[in-house]
Amino acid sequence: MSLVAPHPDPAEAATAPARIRFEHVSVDFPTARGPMRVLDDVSFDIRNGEFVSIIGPSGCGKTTLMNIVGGFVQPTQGRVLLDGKPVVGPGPDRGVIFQEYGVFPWLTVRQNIEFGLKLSASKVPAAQREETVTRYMRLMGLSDFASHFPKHLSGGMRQRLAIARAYAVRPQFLLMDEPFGALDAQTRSAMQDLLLEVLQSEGKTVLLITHSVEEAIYLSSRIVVVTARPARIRTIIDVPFGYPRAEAVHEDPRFGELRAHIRDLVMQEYAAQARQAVRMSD
Ligand SMILES: Nc1ncnc2c1ncn2[C@@H]1O[C@H](COP(=O)(O)OP(=O)(O)OP(=O)(O)O)[C@@H](O)[C@H]1O
Repeated sequence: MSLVAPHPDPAEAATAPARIRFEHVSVDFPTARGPMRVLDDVSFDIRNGEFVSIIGPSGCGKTTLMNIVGGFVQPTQGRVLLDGKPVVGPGPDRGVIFQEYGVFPWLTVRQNIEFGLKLSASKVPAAQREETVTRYMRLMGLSDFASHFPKHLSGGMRQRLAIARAYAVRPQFLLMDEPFGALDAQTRSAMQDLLLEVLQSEGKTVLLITHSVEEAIYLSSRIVVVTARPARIRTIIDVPFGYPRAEAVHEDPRFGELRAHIRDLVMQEYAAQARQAVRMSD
């Protein structure tokens, strides 16, 4: 499997093969009032080396969308294909970072990062394992805490550990659900830049869920704006900046225009969600 860095030119990405394909995906969850539709007829492709962010109102179905790719939730209708094959369950090809602290409390920092590398599918030799663990502890500012257990770390450190664990196994796909949401602004910005660096050196296909319009624009090659629940695709926006990307992109007038446009769309969906809530309470 060749590793491809994010495409510098969005037009080039447009011709790359689909790695993740949503085909008419709908999900209903059972509730006391009957089935609740959370995703409705979602179809789109994420191509090789693309970085796609999903943005939409809280509770609309974004995590569910990611969980289908992760193999944790089965669609009620439609399917998700990974390299042409339907997803049947989780796998080491997909590194998943959840909103809060996906770490094992009974393992130390070092052991947590080492965990995935020891799984037979990764087949990482011991010396290389050691080097990788040391590298990610350093990158995440965790070197002094190698023997600490997660309960002795701050919330932000635990999240950095979760991120280190996911990056260390070098998955082809990164599935990230608000990975930086609980971090302070400075750490969040450092983590965004580190992610861009990792992608530049290793190349991955990324699906990111975020509530931050700025984060989505700064990191992504495309942004999928979804509607209030049930989540449908409202629009898909090509981000007009190539990679490598630097902080200066925030100052580009197109950044501001895009931010205003996407904020407007998301606010419209929050308004639709509020109208739905009023109708349901009538
Ligand atoms: N396994 C489940 N069973 C029943 N209902 C579920 C399940 N998972 C999620 N839901 C419901 O589906 C809806 C969408 O949830 P989801 O977590 O996908 O939304 P979200 O857009 O990621 O939310 P947020 O932005 O707040 O993280 C919510 O009402 C949630 O309570």
